[in-house]
Amino acid sequence: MRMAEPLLEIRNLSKRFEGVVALEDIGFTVQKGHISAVIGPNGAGKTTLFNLLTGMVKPDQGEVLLEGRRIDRLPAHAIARAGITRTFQNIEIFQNMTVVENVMAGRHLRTTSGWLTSFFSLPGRLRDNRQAFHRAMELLETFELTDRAFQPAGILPYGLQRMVEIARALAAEPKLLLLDEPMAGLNAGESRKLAAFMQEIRHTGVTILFIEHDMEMVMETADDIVVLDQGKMLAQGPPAAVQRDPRVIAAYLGEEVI
Ligand SMILES: Nc1ncnc2c1ncn2[C@@H]1O[C@H](COP(=O)(O)OP(=O)(O)OP(=O)(O)O)[C@@H](O)[C@H]1O
Repeated sequence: MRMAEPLLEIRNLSKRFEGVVALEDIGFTVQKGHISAVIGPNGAGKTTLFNLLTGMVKPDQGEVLLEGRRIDRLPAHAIARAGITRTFQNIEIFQNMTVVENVMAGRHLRTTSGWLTSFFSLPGRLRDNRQAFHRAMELLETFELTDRAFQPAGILPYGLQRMVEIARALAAEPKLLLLDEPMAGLNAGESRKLAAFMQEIRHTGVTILFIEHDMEMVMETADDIVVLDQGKMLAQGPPAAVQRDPRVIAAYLGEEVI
């Protein structure tokens, strides 16, 4: 039988900020088609990990491979093109643009026309725009936002703005979607809905890695959990195993989950 293929491989990844060790010798893999969670106490290095994976910050040491290809030295836009997009802890959308324009903005990574083509060939640009619009509307349908498409994104309630941000990250057609605390600020109903959307996204072939503090959601949603503590890897495994791991209990979960 063929072994499950890793989409992402992280090897010996380290990062310091002026003497502060943010990550030290991190190594784990993310399997294709999985929903994997990164958990850990404040300051564990979770956001730094996402910044390294997306090229916003460069590692001091280590390697990141996407489908076997090194991406850790690529600039952020090239990593996005290679197939990793993200959302942020604090929602970052264009408040004054409409919902559909926000999602289309995520698509522009994928459009075939470079600036030269755009300049000389209006038909190419129009075709790209039509495709981007069509795809954006499809994504809005997935997130039940069709009736909000032409409203300014800034007037949407917080929970819906989060969905717009995720739709925008998906518009670039990533292989790996990184969500930084997607449930933060959502009520219980919205969190459940997002968990269901995450399952739908996974079924379209997009692998998900998400940072989350809401342990109930992590236990329900993740196939696999990576635990960080003070920049170090504590454990990786399926939720039930991680929950029982004495190092994890001692360092982090404590009586919250057990
Ligand atoms: N740009 C930076 N400059 C200096 N120190 C930084 C920088 N970014 C992160 N750090 C430090 O690196 C460590 C890890 O921070 P990081 O934000 O990655 O943790 P986290 O697990 O995401 O925390 P939280 O759950 O609070 O978001 C912390 O000690 C933090 O202060």
